Amino acid sequence: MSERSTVPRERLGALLRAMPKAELHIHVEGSLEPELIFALAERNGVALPYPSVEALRAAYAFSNLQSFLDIYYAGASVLRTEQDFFDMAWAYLQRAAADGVVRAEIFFDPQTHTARGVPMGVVIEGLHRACVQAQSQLGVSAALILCFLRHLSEEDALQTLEAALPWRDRFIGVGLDSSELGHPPEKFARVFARAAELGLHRVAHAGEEGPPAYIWGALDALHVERIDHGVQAAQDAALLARLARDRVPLTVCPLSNVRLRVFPDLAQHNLRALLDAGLCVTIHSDDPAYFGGYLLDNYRLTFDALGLDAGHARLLAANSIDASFAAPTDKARWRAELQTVFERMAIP
Ligand code: HPA
Ligand SMILES: [Zn+2]
Repeated sequence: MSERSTVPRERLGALLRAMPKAELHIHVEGSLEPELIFALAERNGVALPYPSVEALRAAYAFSNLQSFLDIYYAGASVLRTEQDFFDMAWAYLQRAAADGVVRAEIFFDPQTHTARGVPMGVVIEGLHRACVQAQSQLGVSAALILCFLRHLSEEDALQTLEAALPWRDRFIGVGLDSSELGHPPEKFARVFARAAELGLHRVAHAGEEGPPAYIWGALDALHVERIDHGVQAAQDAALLARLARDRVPLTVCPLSNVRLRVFPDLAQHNLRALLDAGLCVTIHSDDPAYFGGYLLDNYRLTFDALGLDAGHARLLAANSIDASFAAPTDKARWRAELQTVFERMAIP
């Protein structure tokens, strides 16, 4: 067992759980555990191409982003009713609360569901009800971010945004996810401009598998406020300088990056190098049911693999709060709670 310079390993683990943290990169469809997939398939009379929970889980051996997405969209096909969307989001929020999450900004992919005939209102109302209950029963502040699937057309994204407008007060922003290579951010410039007109926050996946040019494109063509993943920025010194200067957060998902073979293992992840370059890096879970861990697993395993210490813990938790779209009063309260946790645990 290794000892950190200031804090033993067990206390560091307890600190990582106790710290108030914001989860800013979580696809709610990626929180669908195999057990819930099977339960919903049975409830809805949906046939699955896997005989058992174990067989489904055994299929979670991915070689890249696309090999994961194929299985992820198949899993989401069991979602049919408002209650299904509620159950999925509520299961995630309970796990997040247990990990010390005080704020969750949750991605959802409406096109995955509306293309199957599920009405937009069913998706949004089910997820929203879980967010409301998270505040009242768990003390977790939860909000939704509507993501466009980048393998589909911009026209489809524009229609999706318009179709969601009757629920405009139920989501705080838009994002861009799905297959990255071959679908540069510029393809979605008009729909992101429309989102900006509507007063929505804007984020985009960029530089997960794609080149630094896609991160430049997300900044300059989509005017995003955060980059999801962004780890490929390390290849471009001018881009690192831009991200540091403008304090653009990178929502990094270490376990996802290893499972999708962006890095061969956690010890070779560049999260520490990105922090050392002065970037506003945060840690998140991406698709926790598929990638082997929720938020606290991502923190603990990354801290172990990279030898991070209590100073990094404070910085990463503070970054996550600062990078969130929560109200300034909430952010100030969580920052004060973060300070209290360090004082209570007598960690300098
Ligand atoms: O990691 C991801 N990348 C892109 N799209 C996604 N949709 C769910 N997870 C991901
Ligand atoms: Zn993601």
